[in-house]
Amino acid sequence: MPASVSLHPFLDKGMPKAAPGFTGGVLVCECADRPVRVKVDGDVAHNHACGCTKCWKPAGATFSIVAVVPHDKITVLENGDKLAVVDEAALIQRHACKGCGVHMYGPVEREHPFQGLDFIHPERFDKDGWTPPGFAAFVSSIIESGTDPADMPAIRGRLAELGLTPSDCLNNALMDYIATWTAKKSGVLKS
Ligand SMILES: N[C@@H](CCC(=O)N[C@@H](CSCO)C(=O)NCC(=O)O)C(=O)O
Ligand SMILES: [Zn+2]
Ligand SMILES: [Zn+2]
Repeated sequence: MPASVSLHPFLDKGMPKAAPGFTGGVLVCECADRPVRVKVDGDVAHNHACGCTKCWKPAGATFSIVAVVPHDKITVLENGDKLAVVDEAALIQRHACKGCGVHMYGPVEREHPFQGLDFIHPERFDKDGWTPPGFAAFVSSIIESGTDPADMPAIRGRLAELGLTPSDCLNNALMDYIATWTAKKSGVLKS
């Protein structure tokens, strides 16, 4: 991987360790003044590095770290007036801070296998202990934000070395979950 490419500060320098029994925490945006604070009850699921152009990334990062929690585990505690939806047409209704740009939570509200889940960025938790990412998704999409296609083999190699199996969509488990939901909806698969 070229030295100039930063995957993500936590992927480059080491991920905080999971704490057994992590019970959640408060996501805090980057604003020094009136930060948005969002409480999450419980740990995250399906945590992954995402290369898509839509997920929030810290400055200089090529990947986001993003995971899901059930929507009923999310409570906006403070300064929710600073939040606005980034793209009303998107599946994930990413609520971003208008001050600093951090995406605080992104519910899936429309009919979809992920309906009822919210996408969040666990690195914004006020404490460590959350389950770290287990795979890398939408890896080819980093080209859409400017990564040189020639760097892709090295980047995929580094992700694999970190134990984050690279995929150009989601991982097998989530893709199977989506396809199962779709097959049941169409009636191809009997529930
Ligand atoms: N090449 C596109 C891909 C964008 C995309 O489909 N992103 C996925 C993953 S986000 C977290 O895993 C997705 O499900 N998006 C739904 C949404 O954004 O509403 C790009 O890079 O833009
Ligand atoms: Zn902010
Ligand atoms: Zn994404």
